[in-house]
This record gives sequence, C-alpha cells and structure tokens, in this order.
Amino acid sequence: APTKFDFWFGLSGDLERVVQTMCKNFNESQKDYEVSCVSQGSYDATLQNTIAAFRAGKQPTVVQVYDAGTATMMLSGAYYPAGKLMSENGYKIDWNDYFPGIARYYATSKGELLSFPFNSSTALLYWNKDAFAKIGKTEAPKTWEDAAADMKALKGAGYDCPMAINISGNESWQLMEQFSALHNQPIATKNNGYDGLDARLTVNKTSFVKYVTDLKSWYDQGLIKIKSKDLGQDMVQAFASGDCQMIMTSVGDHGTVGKTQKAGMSWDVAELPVYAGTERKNSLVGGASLWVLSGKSADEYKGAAAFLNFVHDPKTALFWSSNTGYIPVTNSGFNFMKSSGFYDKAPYKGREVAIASLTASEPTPITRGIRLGNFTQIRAEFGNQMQAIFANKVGVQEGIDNLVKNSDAVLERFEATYKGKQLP
Ligand SMILES: O=P(O)(O)OC[C@H](O)CO
Repeated sequence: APTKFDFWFGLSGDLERVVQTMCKNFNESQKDYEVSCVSQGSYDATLQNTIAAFRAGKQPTVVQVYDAGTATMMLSGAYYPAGKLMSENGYKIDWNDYFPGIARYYATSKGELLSFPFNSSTALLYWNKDAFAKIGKTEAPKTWEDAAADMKALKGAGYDCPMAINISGNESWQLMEQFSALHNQPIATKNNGYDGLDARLTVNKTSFVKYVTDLKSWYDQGLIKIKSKDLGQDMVQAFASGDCQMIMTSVGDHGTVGKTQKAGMSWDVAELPVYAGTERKNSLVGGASLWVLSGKSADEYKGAAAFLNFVHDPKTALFWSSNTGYIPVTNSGFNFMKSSGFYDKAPYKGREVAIASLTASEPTPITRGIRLGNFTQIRAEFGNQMQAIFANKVGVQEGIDNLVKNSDAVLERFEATYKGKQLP
C-alpha cells in the first residue's frame, strides 16, 4: 500500500480546486505515495491550525505557510529544512535555478533553504480597459496623482465605484507592506526585522500616513468603495463583475478574474502606482512556501520529498502558474512557460508585469522582505485600526499610532518568547 501523508494549505475558492488537481496529478503519477490535501480555508487558519495540531502531535507532513508566517516558522524550529530533506532523500535540486529574491526569502542568512518556494506572487493594479477607454485613457495610472485624477474622471463618466479596496487585516499586504517597499520605506526598524527580534514598527513616521490620509479622502469623496465578503461582495468579484474599475490584489487572483469575469470585459494588470517623484523599488515577494514539519516518519519524509520534487518540475510549474496567476519560481519554469507561448496570449500577457514589478530594482535591505514574529496579529491590528479610521472613530495619525503601539506589544511578546535566540 502507498505511504500516506497530509498536506494542509490555505488557498480557497478556484485556487483550492487547482491545488486539488495538482495533488491528484501527483497521486496518479506514481504508486508509492498518496498525499491527502486539505484546505484550511485561509492562510491565517492554516498557521493557527498547524500550531494547534503540532501541540497535539497531529501535524501534517507538509504545510503551506504564507509570507507573514515565515519568521514564526523559522524560530519555531519545528521543521525539516527543505534543502536537507531533498538531498537526504536523493533528489538533486538546482537551487540556483530559483529566482534569487524568492529563494532568499525562505533561506537563512547563510543561504540554506528552509522551505520550498511554491506560490509566489506580488500585488498589482487590476484595471478595467473598457471603463478607462470611456475617459480617453489607454494606460493604467503610474502615479497616485494620476490615479486620483482617473478616479474623478471615472466618477464623472458615471462609474459608481472607480476603485475598490478591502481594509481587513490581510490587506495590510498591498496597502501597507507593498506600498512601503515600492517607496523604499521601512515598516519596522532593524531592516524590517531581519536584523533583530527587537525590531519595532515605524509606519506612523513614514509616507504610509499620507497614503492612508489620501485613501480616506478618496473614500469620503465616493471615489473608493470598501468591498469584502462580509459586506456582501468580495473585492476581486467587485472587479471581475465590472462593478468596480480598479483593485489592488495579488497576481495569484489573475486566473480567478479570468475565469469569473463578466463576458467580454476587457481588463489588464499594471504595477501598483507610486507617488510622483518616487524612485520605484521592487515590490515584495508574496504568496506562500511549503514547509515540511518535524516529528514524522522516514517514509512520510520520502513521500514529502517526492511531492516537492513533483511540485518543482517545470511541467507542474506550467500547470500551476497558468491555472492560477502565481509566477513560476524558477528560471526553468519561467522559460518553459514562455516557450509554450503562454505569455503571448491575451490576457496572459499582463502576467509578466508581476515579474517586472518584482525585479524593478535590486532589492534593498527594506525591499527584500519582512521578518516580524507573530505578524498575523500585526495584520489583524492593521485591520482593526483601518476600520476605526474609515468609520471616523479615530483620526488617521491616531489610528496609525495605535497600530504601532499595539503591534509593538505583539513584537515585545515574541521577543520575550524567543529570548536570546536569533533568526537563522
Ligand atoms: O494572495 P497571495 O497568495 O498572493 O498572498 C498575498 C500575501 O502574500 C499573503 O500574505
């Protein structure tokens, strides 16, 4: 009988279906192992459930952990390093084939890869070309000044929702983290946490304050609407249905927009706008990586290694990336997609914009990533304060000061838990 093992992941909706097909393809490709893939509904739930399962000795063998959980995973020590797992099980992976910014995100400072790059992304501006044509525009706005003018023109042309944003915790990713990276502004001291567990948030002293002030003012003018599942319409669906003309979301949603869009709607993706005069930097690598957890049997580890080897195959990369929107994480995967002609077809052409955004500059100590412990709680705090700001319960500066104060308490607790330890 095949050795069975579990893979927990956080993607849902259409992306969940693509993961399940990938798992089925792996199971059908060989007879020795059988992976059971279970969505936990969201990235946060996956991390929480994994920690709880670990305590009960019931952790899965492989788990998908989002960018925000990377520091927590690294310090937990509860994993089998990806590089070691592959070499000990006889797989020769050319780690140099991975895009450097992506591999580095999941590696120690000495370059040892701890988790396996899988669904990498970045945030993009999705824009409705039909609506922009009505205001005489054939290009997406490159600056926030232009975006504001376009939103006003769209409103004037009768569009009720020029831009939709979501202000829940997870949207910290595009609204706070990506914005800060593009403008080369830190979100925390110690190079966003890379240089010490005593890092603390800095976003109440950067141009993030001006950005939230502008977003709030555009919201007050009716140029921006807040969309979320809880409020009745998911932000991605608000765009795909043609109800809202711009959103900022992951390139990983590109496939979902294509599959669920209003028939005939013409749309594209562009790099996120920056303020005029900004020297644009690379955007952050988002998405998630695959961690192999400690405490499993040698046979389960063999299965996990075979599964990761399958995930790594350029053919799987072609299947995965073309059906989702996530970027290929290796040069060979990217070249395989290019040679298959994938990027020549509309609307897939636009997806190369994600690679352009990720490589817009050499990564700086600020733009290589974020390494803050318990970052899930910091994102939740971001959501709480944004809700309070948009509901006029606190002013913008006050809300962001609260975000910093409450997040610093989270960071202090994390530092105390791992007293004397360092990020690997
Ligand atoms: O929507 P994804 O999968 O690209 O992930 C976005 C963020 O990195 C999640 O933390």
